[in-house]
Amino acid sequence: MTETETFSAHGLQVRAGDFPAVRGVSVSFPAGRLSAVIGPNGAGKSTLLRGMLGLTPVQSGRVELLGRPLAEWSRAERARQLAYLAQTEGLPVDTRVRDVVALGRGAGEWRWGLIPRTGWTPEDEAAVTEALTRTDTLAFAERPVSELSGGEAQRVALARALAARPHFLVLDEPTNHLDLAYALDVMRYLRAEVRRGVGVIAVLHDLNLAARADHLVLLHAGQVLAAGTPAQVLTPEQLHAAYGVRVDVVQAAQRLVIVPHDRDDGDT
Ligand SMILES: Nc1ncnc2c1ncn2[C@@H]1O[C@H](COP(=O)(O)OP(=O)(O)OP(=O)(O)O)[C@@H](O)[C@H]1O
Repeated sequence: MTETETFSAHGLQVRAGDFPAVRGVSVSFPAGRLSAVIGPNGAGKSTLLRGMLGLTPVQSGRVELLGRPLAEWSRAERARQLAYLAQTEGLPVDTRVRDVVALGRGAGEWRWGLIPRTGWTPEDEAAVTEALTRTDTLAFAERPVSELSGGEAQRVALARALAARPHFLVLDEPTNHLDLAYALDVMRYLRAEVRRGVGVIAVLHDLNLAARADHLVLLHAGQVLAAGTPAQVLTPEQLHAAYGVRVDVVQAAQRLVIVPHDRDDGDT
């Protein structure tokens, strides 16, 4: 990894509708690291990621991918570098799991349109099988997506993103609606990608999952309130400033654990 292997924003301002949701944010997400974006509802997390990915127009500031302005990358190049799993990712129903995952090869990120291609290659096939294997979805590759549980479907959505073999993987609440075991599975899959050099950037609401990341960005009211290691960011003072909730931060099983106080104890 070199210094420039980052996906970064500098002084980014992004509107969500008329609302200035992201107000001068500078962040840098390295390749080969698991980064988590945290912050209360409405803090601007999704808008920041969408602005960085070019899915929402930015008012000012710049986004750089591997040290080069994102605007200079062609659509096809971007799609090879960046994969995105949106907050409410619908999967095509009545479609085989394997075909859904293959969409990730067809487009890299299909919101940017299909990469021009001349045909399905053995490399495409291998990437799809690899993504199915890494997300433990190979066993139901031939089943229609509509038959899957919510947790299984989320793994398929992740597999589709992985099939693109992106350099940076951006996920908006990938553990939403997942039970403890499935959520930990997703974190395990993401960690495995990080070990292969992928920069993983995930919006997470569960602070105890976020504590497993290498790098945290805490957003509040469209601005960065803190950024750094979990120990630097997950402090009672900063979490109170962001969420308006008093917490204890304790160490257990070699990780930080966030224990919130009741909100009716006069502290909030
Ligand atoms: N289309 C829109 N029009 C107006 N305001 C919007 C629009 N989309 C989002 N917003 C507002 O922008 C702010 C930031 O929204 P965003 O979805 O980025 O926050 P978030 O941190 O991802 O929230 P959550 O954790 O609830 O998903 C919120 O106050 C939201 O109400």
